[in-house]
Amino acid sequence: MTVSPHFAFHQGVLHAENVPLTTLAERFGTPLYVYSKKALHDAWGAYQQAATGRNVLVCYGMKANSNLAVLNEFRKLGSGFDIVSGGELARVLAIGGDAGKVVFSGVGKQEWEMRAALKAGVKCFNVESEPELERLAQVAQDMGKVAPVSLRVNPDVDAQTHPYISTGLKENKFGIAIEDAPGVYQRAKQYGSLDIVGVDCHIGSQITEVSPYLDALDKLLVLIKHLAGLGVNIRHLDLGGGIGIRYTDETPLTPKMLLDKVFEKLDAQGFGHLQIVLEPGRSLVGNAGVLLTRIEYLKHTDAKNFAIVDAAMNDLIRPTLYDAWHSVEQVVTPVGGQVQTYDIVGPICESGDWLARNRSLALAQGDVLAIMSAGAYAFTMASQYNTRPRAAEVMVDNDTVTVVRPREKLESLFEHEVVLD
Ligand SMILES: Cc1ncc(COP(=O)(O)O)c(C=O)c1O
Ligand SMILES: N[C@@H](CCCC[NH3+])C(=O)O
Repeated sequence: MTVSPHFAFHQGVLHAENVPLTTLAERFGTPLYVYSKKALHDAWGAYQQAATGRNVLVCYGMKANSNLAVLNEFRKLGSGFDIVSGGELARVLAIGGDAGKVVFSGVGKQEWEMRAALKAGVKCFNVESEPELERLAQVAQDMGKVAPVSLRVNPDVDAQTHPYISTGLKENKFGIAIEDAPGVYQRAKQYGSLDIVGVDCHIGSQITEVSPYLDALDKLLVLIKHLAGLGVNIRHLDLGGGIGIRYTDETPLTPKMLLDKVFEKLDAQGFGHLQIVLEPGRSLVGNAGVLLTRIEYLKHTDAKNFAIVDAAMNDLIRPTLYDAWHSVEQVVTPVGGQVQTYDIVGPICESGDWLARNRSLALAQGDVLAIMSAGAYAFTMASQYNTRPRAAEVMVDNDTVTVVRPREKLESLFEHEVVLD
């Protein structure tokens, strides 16, 4: 993404909604994550519009951005949540979220997490292996509860995305191989403490084409028909796999493109009654955020030009982890200045500490840059490496700004550590 309706230039200055990013950098310092509330609402609106008249539950994949203010916007809009840990469940409960709209995914659910989810009353557990099924049945039985269960089926479909974020291939750790699923469902049926409610799959992230979803859906519908013959009746189908966003020049599918095709298939095959659950993360928040950073130094070597900024891989790991592209905008459009090719790098002592490479920009020391598309998998993947406090997060709503998480204080980074005599 370069600029969007929510992050646009007015008189040479990049704004978040109606607030100049220069003002935010001055007022709150850098690095700084800036979110647009309207962008969150508009992204949600695209799903809501696509689902009109159909039985669809959108469970926000909160791993993308789990700030309570972000979660609460989606809660108010009617979203459910896709969680992958007891910690994420605690966040949902902290904002008064409805556990009945929570699906619990993840390959490594621990007993305490199962207990917490059963106590809260989640919509379902997306079970990813037989040992997990057994553990869940036992935990539920011990608590005198019945656990609602979907099996996360691995459909062996290529989502045509980065290998690190593809999840629905045989070699990925996720889910139960589709050919094994009927047997596991039959086992699940035998437990009085389990209630089979659905079928789940998740094929990957940053998906830009509709075809991988349809390939997965075809396989799941064959499975659901087969299960009906075994007396296992499914109430919902969770079609996980994240719609991609525009980082540069991608033209990803839209929620409407996806849901129109999905319902066409479901109706044609007599499955129009099934509830569809979606678990979007990135497409709801990715382009609703930017990361502001200030240039500390420009450094010119024989080999390269570096812009050394105050944000680093600990604030945004995606470039170095996935070789991901994030657009870089100068918050104030430069007048004149020499355009040169720069690597934008952070202060961390790793050669992999870069945010962008080979960008043609006319930079000056002290300039503020906006690393675009930083609403998803930026803060949630941030660390404190090199004893760097995690940056503050602010939410812009029209011309109002709220700090939704203050910058961490240095002392808080080591306040629980113990010095031995
Ligand atoms: C189980 C599950 N649900 C939801 C998501 C969110 O996906 P995305 O951010 O691609 O929409 C992911 C991440 O890929 C996931 O693994
Ligand atoms: N964290 C990844 C996506 C993984 C999604 C979780 N299954 C990213 O930044 O693109």
